[in-house]
Amino acid sequence: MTNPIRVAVLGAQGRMGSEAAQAVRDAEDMELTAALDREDSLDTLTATDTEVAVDLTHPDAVLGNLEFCVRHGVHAVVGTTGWTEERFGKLRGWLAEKPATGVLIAPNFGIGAVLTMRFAREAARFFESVEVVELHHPRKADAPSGTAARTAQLIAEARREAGLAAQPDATSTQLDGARGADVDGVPVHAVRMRGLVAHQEVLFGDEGETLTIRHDSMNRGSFMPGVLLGVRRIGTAPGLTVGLEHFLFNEEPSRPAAESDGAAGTRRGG
Ligand SMILES: NC(=O)C1=CN([C@@H]2O[C@H](COP(=O)(O)OP(=O)(O)OC[C@H]3O[C@@H](n4cnc5c(N)ncnc54)[C@H](O)[C@@H]3O)[C@@H](O)[C@H]2O)C=CC1
Ligand SMILES: O=C(O)C1=N[C@H](C(=O)O)C[C@H](O)C1
Repeated sequence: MTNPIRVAVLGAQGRMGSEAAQAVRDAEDMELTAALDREDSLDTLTATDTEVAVDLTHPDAVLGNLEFCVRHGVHAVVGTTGWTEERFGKLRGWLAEKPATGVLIAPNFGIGAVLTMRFAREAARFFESVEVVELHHPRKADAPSGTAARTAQLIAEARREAGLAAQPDATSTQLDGARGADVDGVPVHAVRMRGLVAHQEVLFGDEGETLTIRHDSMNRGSFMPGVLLGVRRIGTAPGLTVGLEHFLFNEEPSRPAAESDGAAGTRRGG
């Protein structure tokens, strides 16, 4: 039998982190080396020979955690949200210096959510109008959700590739926020409500018809198969991978030129 993957969870006292730590404990091919939270030292990662760190912390904490992980050659599987181009730039810079290290940023670990993004990208070129509505529990720190932002970006890319014009919208007066956040030309609306976990609808419309793609995570167990898939695959995926779909569908992620020339390590396929 091969040695178990040595995995630490960051944010282990949180809603997601506590589930992830249990999922790692329960996985026969993994060993939980550390369950760290806010007050704990990241030096534990190196002291315990951790191979993969799972980050489920907070947008304010994730970048510092990743800087430590990458500099120490610890692969990372990241569910924490709040990613911007500037943040990706920093991460790519650290990875360029540690080309054997892999980082997966997964806006959503739910298989159904990954499929929602895939289906939405596929549908995007056929509809003049599209809006995204995400619905979450009221303790969520960021809005819109990372999943909704990523979904909107994928839709916008597909619209651009298809040469679609801007969406029709005659709004000329509005209360602030009434038309949602503009993510790359796609309106994204965020609902926060007790009783919810994580939900998203992508609404498409054209002459005489609409299409709604909806995904619901009823509990955080829904994210665990995706977390474990990320942990199993990241050790052989150097560089930056954005989106679990690359592991789920065995796809090579597209990379900016600076990465595809090997500066941050190019990836094997599946
Ligand atoms: N990609 C995905 O599928 C999912 C991603 N998320 C994201 O994961 C993140 C965490 O979500 P929840 O578990 O709901 O939040 P939470 O607030 O329940 O848990 C976060 C935990 O991180 C800890 N923490 C904060 N700073 C830390 C640091 N520097 N080092 C170690 N631990 C630290 C907090 O003390 C807390 O225990 C959020 O960004 C959320 O959007 C949540 C669900 C699914
Ligand atoms: O905070 C959450 O709960 C979730 N966060 C992720 C996001 O922002 O997309 C994933 C999922 O929606 C749950």
